[in-house]
Formats: sequence, C-alpha cells, structure tokens
Amino acid sequence: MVSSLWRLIYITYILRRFRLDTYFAKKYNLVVFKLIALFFFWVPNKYPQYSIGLRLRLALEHLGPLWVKLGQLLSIQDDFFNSEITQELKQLQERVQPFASKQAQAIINRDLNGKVEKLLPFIAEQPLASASIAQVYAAQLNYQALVNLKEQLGEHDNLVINDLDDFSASTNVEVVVKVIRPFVRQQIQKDLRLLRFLTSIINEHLDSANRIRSAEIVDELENSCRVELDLTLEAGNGQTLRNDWLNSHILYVPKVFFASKDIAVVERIHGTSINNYQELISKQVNTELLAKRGVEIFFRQLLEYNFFHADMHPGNIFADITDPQDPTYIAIDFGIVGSLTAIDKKYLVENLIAFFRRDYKKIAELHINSGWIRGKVEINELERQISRALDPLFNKSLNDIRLSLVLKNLFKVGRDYNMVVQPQLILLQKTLVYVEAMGRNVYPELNLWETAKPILEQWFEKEYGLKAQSIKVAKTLPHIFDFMGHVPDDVYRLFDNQQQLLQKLEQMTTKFERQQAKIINFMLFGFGMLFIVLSSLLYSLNLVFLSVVATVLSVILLVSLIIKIFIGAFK
Ligand SMILES: Nc1ncnc2c1ncn2[C@@H]1O[C@H](COP(=O)(O)OP(=O)(O)OP(=O)(O)O)[C@@H](O)[C@H]1O
Repeated sequence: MVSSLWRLIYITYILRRFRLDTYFAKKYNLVVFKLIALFFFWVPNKYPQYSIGLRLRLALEHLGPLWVKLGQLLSIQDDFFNSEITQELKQLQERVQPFASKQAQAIINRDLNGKVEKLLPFIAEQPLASASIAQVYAAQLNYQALVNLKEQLGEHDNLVINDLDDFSASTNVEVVVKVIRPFVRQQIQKDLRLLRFLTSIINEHLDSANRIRSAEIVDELENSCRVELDLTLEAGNGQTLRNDWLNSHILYVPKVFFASKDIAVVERIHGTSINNYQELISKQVNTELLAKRGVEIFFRQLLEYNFFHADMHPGNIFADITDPQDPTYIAIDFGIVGSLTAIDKKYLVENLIAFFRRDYKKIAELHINSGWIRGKVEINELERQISRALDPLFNKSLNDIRLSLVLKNLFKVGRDYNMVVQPQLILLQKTLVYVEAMGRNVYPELNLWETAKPILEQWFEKEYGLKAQSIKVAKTLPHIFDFMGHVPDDVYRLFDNQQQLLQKLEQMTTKFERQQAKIINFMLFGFGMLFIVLSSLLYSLNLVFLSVVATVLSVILLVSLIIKIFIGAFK
C-alpha cells in the first residue's frame, strides 16, 4: 500500500517534470491535473523546447516497461492523440539498465534445481541484450543432457521441455537464455492497478463524449503482459509456430528447448536485423523478394495455419541473407500470438477482396447479411458510410495503400453501427501495421495490393469457391445418403413412439377423470349428509323454513349423486 502510494507520487511527479499535466489539463479540463501543478510547483520546466510528443515519449520511457507498452499500444490507435504525438510514440524504446548477471545466475540456478552445469555448461557473463521484461544471455546447451532430463521430467515439474523430435544434435548447441527481470512481475502488476485507478478517475470526471476507452486498453495491456511474464506460455507458442513452418524455406522459427516461468532456453539465431537497411543494401540483398516474402508469411500464418506472430516489431524479426538473392526470415519472441475464428477469417478476406474491387455495396451487404450489423440498417446508407471511410485510401498511389488502415476504417464504421469487433481481429489489424511498415522499410516500392490480392483470392477460392463447395457437397453426400437410408426406420420409430405416447396420455387422462369423478361423488355425498344434519338442527331450533330448505338441498345433492353413479355405470 505504502509502496503503491510512493509509486503514484512518482508517476505524478514525472507527469509534472515533463509538463504533461499542463497538456492534459488543457485537453480534458480536469481539476486533478491543475492540482498536480499546484502540488509540484517546485519542479523546474527543463524541456520547454521539446514537443509534447517527445515529452510524452520520454516520460513513458522513464516510468518503465508497462508505460512503454502503453505508449506503443496508443501509438497505433488514432483516437487518442494527434498524428504528431503518435509518430513520436512509435519511436518508444525501452531504456532499461541491465540487471546484475549474478541475479540472473541465481534465477537460472533456482529454476534448474542444481542441473545448470550439466544442462548449460557455458553461460556468458555479460548479457547479449537487455529488454524491459527480460535479459538475454548467450549460452551452450548440452543437448544429450536435455534428452535425458526429458525422460525423467517428473522431478522437474516447474520446467516445460518441448518435444525434441524436430531437433537433433550430437554436440553442444548454441542457445540464448532469456531471464525475466527480478521483480518486474510485481512492478507491472502494481503499475497496472495504478493505471486502472488513474484512468478510472479521469473517466469519472469526463463527460460521456470525451470518455476514453480506458478499461479496454488496460485489459489489453494486462493480457499481453500476462503472457510475456510467463515464459512457459511463450515456449508453447514458439513450438506451435515452429511446427507450422518446419518445412518452409522462407521462415525459420528457432527451437525453444525448455522454459520455466522465469527462464527460457532458445536456439540462438544469427541474422540481420530487419531494421538494418544499410546492411541489406550493401550486401545487395533482393529486398523486393524479401518484402514480398514478409507479406506472404503474414497471410500464410493467418490463412493456412491460423496462428500468427502478433509482436512483429522490427526487434523481433531478422533476415537470413546468406544468399542475398534468396533472403529469408527468422522470427523470435513468441509472447504475443493470435488466431481467428473461421467466421472472422471469412469476414476479413471477403471484405478485403471486395475492397480491392472497390465494391462497397458488397461490403455493406456482407455486413448486413452475415449479421455482423444487427437491427434496421439502410443498405444504401451503410454503403455510403463505407465508401466515405475507404474511398480516400484509393486516392493514394497503389504503393501507399495500407491494408491496416482499410481494416481500421472498416472497424470504425462497424462500431458506429454497434458491430462488435473481436479482439483477435484488432490484434491482427495492429500486427498488419507492423508488417506493412516493415515491408515498406525494406522495399519502399512494395505494392501490397499486388502481393496480397492473389493470396487472398486463392485462399477464398480454395475455401469457398465453386470447386471447394462441390468437394464439400461431395464429401457430405455419403452422410446424406446414410441419413436418408435411416429415415424410414426413424420415421417409423417416431410414429411408434408417438403412438405409445398417445396411449400413455390416454391412460393418464382416464385415471385423472376417474379421480375427478370420485372427488365429485365424495363432495356430493359429503354436502348431502351435511345438509341433512343441518336440517334436523334447524328443525330442533324451530327454524322450520330454513330446515325445509336444507332438506331440499340435501335431497338435490343426494339425488344428483345417485343419477351420476347410475349414468357412470352405463358409460
Ligand atoms: N534466439 C535468439 N538468438 C539470438 N538473439 C536473441 C534470441 N532471442 C532474443 N535475442 C536477442 O535478445 C533481444 C531481446 O529478446 P526478446 O525480444 O525475446 O526479449 P523481450 O524481453 O521479449 O523483448 P521485447 O518484448 O522488448 O521484444 C532480441 O532483440 C535479440 O537481440
């Protein structure tokens, strides 16, 4: 509690130090930001010449991993900040001090439970890289020791050892050991709670038109941090992706050998960072092919395997340029992955194809006929809205068409009509932002239109085209015939069952009627006798008239009873 309070004070101090409170006070007109200025009046304004975007970026970098991730997330939404700020946020980098290798060693020792020397005969003293969540060390893995350990896995239930069938080695293997920063989990959790608290306070004081989608953003952050902070989940994702691409030439996925929550041992890769454009050029790499292969990989992950790497920022993608004319990709860091439902996949492809054909009516029809948009919607009006959102994208040259923007604008129109866009579709759209940026960085003339269109059309034809439908029908025919063969039996059984049911119903009705008759008889008899007793009582009290009435009533009741029994006997 006390540490959370200190952290909150530190966050507000940083807001003031970079004069973000003044910006937000103006943007949202909230007293809370004016209070910060009052409370931290003594903090000097050191960066008056810096733009707001730069100050925001520096503040987030100061605050640490969660805030950097928040900034990265906001940099690909355009309903939060203007383009100048989002451009700056796109350059967010994690400025973290490496943590002591001694601590890393202690974590490795703890999780490998006394087997470190056997499994990892060499671990470098200095880290290879230090990111905000993890630090990475070059190391050597004794492969045979790992094979033996897998056989007696029971003893090491904190470790997940992946299937080793897809890898073989007779000597030590070059690996990297990824170690989660000590206390980063606690710090991120604490910051998440504070972020939720701060955004809810802000939201409470905003009028509905200005409210921010805070809960949605914080949920998304929490979700991605949950996976990134548990390396066993990353190990599982890595294995799935590796299996998908095992026989492919264009993407290599390094082997994740094993992991605990805090460490992962991964095959070491040697590639050129996809950001290193200078090297790609100086080695005369076929950048056009490289860029096109990037787009192909993205769509194949989605359409063929339905499992996509969703953290494709340039730090995680490398190129193997051993043969510059045949460049291929290497992907690392499998913390965030995604997959789509069959319906979302169809939605995506159909809409993109219709967009390529500039057929906005078709897009409108798709949204209505498939029930994505419910309620009464005027098709022409929807078509107009879609055209308004998408047509400006055509005004650019084909090279500049950004599919990520197409999707984003489409989702926006959908949301205006209360369509619920599934989070995985949003994740995909955000991944596409990186894929497109990367492709254009590698080969500025990349024409996504030309590259993606045939892939999408082929997939759609394969899945939903005439041939695919005929094959599907042909496959279902035996089942239909089988079903029809059983129909007479089933119908007979149905009728038979129905007959039995009717008989049962009849029996129950008769029983009920009998019970009912008995009750009526009993009541006629009971009331008849009651009136006889009443009549003699009234007579003894000299109430002759009333006594006669009671006698008459009792006679009526008893005679009715006799007639009823008499009729019942002849039924
Ligand atoms: N298999 C590998 N081979 C060689 N280098 C690696 C490997 N895995 C990671 N690295 C190096 O370590 C860096 C950080 O690794 P990784 O991206 O997996 O960590 P992270 O904490 O998830 O970082 P972030 O979330 O910021 O991307 C990479 O950018 C790369 O330089």
